[in-house]
Amino acid sequence: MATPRAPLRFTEAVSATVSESTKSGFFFDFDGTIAPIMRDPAAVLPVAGAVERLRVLAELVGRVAVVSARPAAFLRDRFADVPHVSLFGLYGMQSVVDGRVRTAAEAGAWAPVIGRVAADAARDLPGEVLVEDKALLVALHYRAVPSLRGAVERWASAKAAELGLREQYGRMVVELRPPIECDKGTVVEREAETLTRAWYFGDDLSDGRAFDVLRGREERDPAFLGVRVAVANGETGDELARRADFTIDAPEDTPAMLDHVIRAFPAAPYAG
Ligand SMILES: O=P(O)(O)OC[C@H]1O[C@H](O[C@H]2O[C@H](CO)[C@@H](O)[C@H](O)[C@H]2O)[C@H](O)[C@@H](O)[C@@H]1O
Repeated sequence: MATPRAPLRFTEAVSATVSESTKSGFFFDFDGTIAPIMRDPAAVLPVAGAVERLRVLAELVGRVAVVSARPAAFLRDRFADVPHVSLFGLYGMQSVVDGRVRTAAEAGAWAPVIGRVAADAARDLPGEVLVEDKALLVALHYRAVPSLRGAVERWASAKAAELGLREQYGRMVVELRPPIECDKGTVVEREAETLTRAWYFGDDLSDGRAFDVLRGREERDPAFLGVRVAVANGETGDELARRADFTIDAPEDTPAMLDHVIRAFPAAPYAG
């Protein structure tokens, strides 16, 4: 049985990271973590200072990555200025390699099914539900009318059963995605394999998988330190926050927290 760890102190987490900088990594969810929550998903940009902090961190540690349910091309547009930040989109089904989007072959095979789901959703669901067709995944947003949640979830469950898709619940959204073994946890597990410290910042239910992976790695490897940071919000409930080492109140607070980390590095390029 794993021995419960004493609560991690922030200064402890930072100094452990500084002491093994090249084997440390920082992983970030996008929406709700380093970007604000807005009605229109297409209009969202990173919060002020986030891109700059990621750029600086990438000069100080072994790995910095964004791990998101957004398409990789969407991420590439927003992080074009930070080529040393790795980008993983659609829960890891896509990544950006040398500026080009790479899609897992098994995911690509589901594109026609997903296209059909997007068309069916636009036809069947009330017009207030925003159908976000992401080519390999469909997001059904009920933010405009939260009372439509039940109708959207029932429709998505029936469609998932009919077509063999997976459901992913999120902040006022249900997503239908291919049934392949790929999520934020699998991305972090693979990308943190050679690291001894890994931080994960997230706000939503799908980020729990990454938290789990860091916890599992710590239990198998006592030399490994996982640091879980939750961006608290009433929509996700407190489940993620309860499993986090540290909690912040809003995506706008992420850059300030990163400044505390960055300033601890003797080689930090700016005083914050
Ligand atoms: O993995 P993430 O980067 O956190 O992406 C999760 C979903 O984020 C977006 O939806 C959420 O943010 C929207 C914009 O603020 C908001 O309108 C929506 O209610 C949220 O659920 C994105 O649109 C989805 O495709 C992502 O799956």
